[in-house]
Amino acid sequence: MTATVIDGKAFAAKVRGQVAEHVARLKEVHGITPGLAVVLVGEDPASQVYVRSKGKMTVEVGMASFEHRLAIDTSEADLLKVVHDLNNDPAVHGILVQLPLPDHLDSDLVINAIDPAKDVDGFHISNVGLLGTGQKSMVPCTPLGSLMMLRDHLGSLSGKSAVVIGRSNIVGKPMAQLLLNDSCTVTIAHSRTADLPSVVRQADIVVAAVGRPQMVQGDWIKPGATVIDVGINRIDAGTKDDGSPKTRLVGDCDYDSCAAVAGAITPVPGGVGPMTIACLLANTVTACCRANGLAEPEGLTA
Ligand SMILES: NC(=O)C1=CN([C@@H]2O[C@H](COP(=O)(O)OP(=O)(O)OC[C@H]3O[C@@H](n4cnc5c(N)ncnc54)[C@H](OP(=O)(O)O)[C@@H]3O)[C@@H](O)[C@H]2O)C=CC1
Ligand SMILES: Nc1nc(=O)c2c([nH]1)NC[C@@H]1CN(c3ccc(C(=O)N[C@@H](CCC(=O)O)C(=O)O)cc3)C=[N+]21
Ligand SMILES: [Mg+2]
Repeated sequence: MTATVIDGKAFAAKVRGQVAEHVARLKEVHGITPGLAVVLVGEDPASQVYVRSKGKMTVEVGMASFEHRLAIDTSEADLLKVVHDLNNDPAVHGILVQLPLPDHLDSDLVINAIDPAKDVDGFHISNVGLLGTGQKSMVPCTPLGSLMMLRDHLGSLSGKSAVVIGRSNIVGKPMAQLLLNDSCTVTIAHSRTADLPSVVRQADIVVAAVGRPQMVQGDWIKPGATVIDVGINRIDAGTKDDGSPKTRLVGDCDYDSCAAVAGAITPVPGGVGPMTIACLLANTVTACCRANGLAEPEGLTA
């Protein structure tokens, strides 16, 4: 069997098209332009890539993009001041503080200082609690994008067995919560899980969010399973013609061996990554509609 490749890049373009339509209507009918602010502290290279393409796509869908690039030694008080100002800025409907933050900053404190209504990452404790109790919330972008692809490919997820590898607050835990809300039977695996391959082998749905390049092997995958590879890992790939080092992006799954067994799989790049950004834009429109008491876009929330 060769897996169907789930084209996250194309899916994300479609989602951004829907977002752009909503933005156009908000402007025309209501005179409102949704705005997204991204705060980046320091110069984490992975974050920079993400912030760049995010800013470009925010403008492409017709929204206002605000970027706050702060020095790596920014104090907690100064960062909190930036967050408070954005909370109080009526042109800003979504706020994202890029993670990881430098070690001297308490990321829980900073994230929980964001107005939950503007927390388009869905990381604020209020949004985590709302999601966990099945109430309307802002849903984390990477899990939301992954869920959209799963529903699109499989239809109903009800009764399926899902294994999420990774238990971070930003990917693994909210992903498991969303799958549970869709009535999957959910297992969360992590670094202490005993015999991970046989746990993964039970799953109709595998979501890999580990941060270990190409860790998940094809012989861990139940034939026909749907594999969502969240991992973004930059690895060495020899040298360029001029002798300088070359790198490439790989996921947490060993793509070739997994694709030989799975029913469907997301590639890296071109899978979950583009969907994450599309969902960030979708969440910003949703936040803007809620802030103005307007009907929310359909199909763009969980
Ligand atoms: N595509 C996208 O848009 C995004 C991609 N990512 C990528 O997703 C991946 C995960 O990110 P994130 O959740 O932030 O990572 P974290 O490092 O926060 O969490 C990784 C998780 O994987 C678990 N883990 C580590 N090693 C193993 C192992 N050998 N076996 C089983 N479990 C293991 C850890 O377990 P334990 O808790 O026990 O330590 C932890 O729960 C990364 O590659 C990241 O770059 C992240 C965000 C967005
Ligand atoms: N507060 C916060 N929210 C986040 O959502 C967040 C964050 N911090 N910190 C960093 C991680 C990482 N992340 C990515 C999103 C998109 C791609 C993406 O679009 N990747 C492209 C490839 C890009 C390339 O070529 O390098 C792809 O997979 O096709 C990657 C990584 C969001 N994150
Ligand atoms: Mg992390």
